Amino acid sequence: MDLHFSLDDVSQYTRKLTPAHIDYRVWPPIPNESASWNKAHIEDHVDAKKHGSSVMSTQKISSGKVVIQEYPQIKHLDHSLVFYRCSQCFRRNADVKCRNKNCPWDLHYCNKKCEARHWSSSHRWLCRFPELSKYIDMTQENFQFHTGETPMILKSYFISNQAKIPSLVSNLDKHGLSDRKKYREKAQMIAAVLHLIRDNAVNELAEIQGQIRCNTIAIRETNHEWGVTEILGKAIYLSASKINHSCDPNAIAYFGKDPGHDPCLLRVRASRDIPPQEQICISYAFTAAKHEKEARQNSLQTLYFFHCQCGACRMSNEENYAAYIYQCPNCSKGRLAAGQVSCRDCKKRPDWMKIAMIEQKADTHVEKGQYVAAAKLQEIIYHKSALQWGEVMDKLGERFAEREDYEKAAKCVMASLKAVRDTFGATSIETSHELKKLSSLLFNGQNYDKAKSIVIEAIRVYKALGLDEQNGTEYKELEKVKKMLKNVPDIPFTTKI
Ligand SMILES: C[S@@+](CC[C@H](N)C(=O)[O-])C[C@H]1O[C@@H](n2cnc3c(N)ncnc32)[C@H](O)[C@@H]1O
Repeated sequence: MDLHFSLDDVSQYTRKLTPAHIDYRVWPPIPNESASWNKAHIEDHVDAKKHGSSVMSTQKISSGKVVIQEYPQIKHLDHSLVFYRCSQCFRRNADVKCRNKNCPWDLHYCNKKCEARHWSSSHRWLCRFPELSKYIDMTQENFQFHTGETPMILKSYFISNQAKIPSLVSNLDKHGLSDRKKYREKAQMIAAVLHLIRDNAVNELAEIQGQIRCNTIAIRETNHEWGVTEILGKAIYLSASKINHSCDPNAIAYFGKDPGHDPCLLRVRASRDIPPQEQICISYAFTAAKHEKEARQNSLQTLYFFHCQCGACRMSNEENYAAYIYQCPNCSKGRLAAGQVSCRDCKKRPDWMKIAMIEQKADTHVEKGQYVAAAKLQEIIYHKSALQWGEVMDKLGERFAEREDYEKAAKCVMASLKAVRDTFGATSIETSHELKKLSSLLFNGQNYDKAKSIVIEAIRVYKALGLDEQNGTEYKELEKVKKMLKNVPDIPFTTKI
């Protein structure tokens, strides 16, 4: 739907507004106690290479340790959830309504305390503008997701004392012309409805939309029983927003699931050991090992308006170990990156035409779900650490598991575990998934000895990454398997994996 708006549309509302409707002081100053850093701090740079501000470690941070936990300064529950979730804390079972019986926003809360907090922090003011709520659904889905709905813009505008949000980048000059036009149209609409007569109001409201787009984090919740992740809403975390992106990150951001958890509490954990004075980075979208440099850079440019200059992107393919996915067809020892002129081990030239043909055939088999045929071809060209090989092995493992052939399934998942571990590291989310899968296959296949060591390793990785809190249900399953394995008598085991 088009966002087109004309001032005539809102004149009926502006007529009835007077300054008495508008009390800008309703918003409290931005709280700065909502974030707590651990062994890390924000550094402001003018140095372009460091991409503006960044977050640096002050001491060694061990893998799995929390670097920051932060509550959002600005948040907004997704419009589709207003009947089921509390608009203040985003928890379920919200049956208390807004004190204003005619509230145009149809908001619900889990209790009166949440209602009161939401009311005093922003809603008592927004509640007076039914005309703004009607613009929520007028945005295009995509556009709406990135910019946030009108309340998100308004909360940002007023919380920051009617200018841009302090110290957050907007990269506005890099947003496309049509996007900038939409920001202005929306800014004009808001300024007209609210009767904002300050000269700069439209510019500021447009800039804020750029800031929201570059800094908003989607608050997610995973239902482990159903295996689905739901986006609850959007939020801005003023401190965590200072963490830059890397395609080869050393930290991960997540929303905790500890008992009585606050769904909006963001945590960032080290995903590997970080030495002092190293920049802490998360991945906004892509992981180097999984996507080609060009694809990553294009997406980051389109979604977040910057040209990625992280370590992985600055490396050429020749330097990027993860790009060495092929196995030399001449000596079967050397690892090759696509198009590499000669093998470093045997010095011979690989036949890239032939490799490309085999790869294309293998891809066709993968598309058709013919994984055995794909694996036979991939085995000729790929190194056993290549993710492409690992993914096909994983699919084959699934097929064997469906047929309850756990021995073969485990063998395949062992192969995919190797590829994933070599690519993403021994302590990574990806490796944790493979370990979890493998432990149940080994258990089901009664390979108890091997299952024991894999379960212990899985528990280590889960704990190191904080997945014991985040994926509580999965973690409990691992603990349960470990307990059961303790009680298994030493059964002589014959199958070798
Ligand atoms: C969420 S902010 C991160 C903090 C930001 N550096 C600052 O000064 O506030 C995201 C912005 O930082 C910059 N940035 C983050 N990671 C980057 C990277 N890998 N390469 C280049 N610029 C990056 C981009 O301008 C991006 O839009």
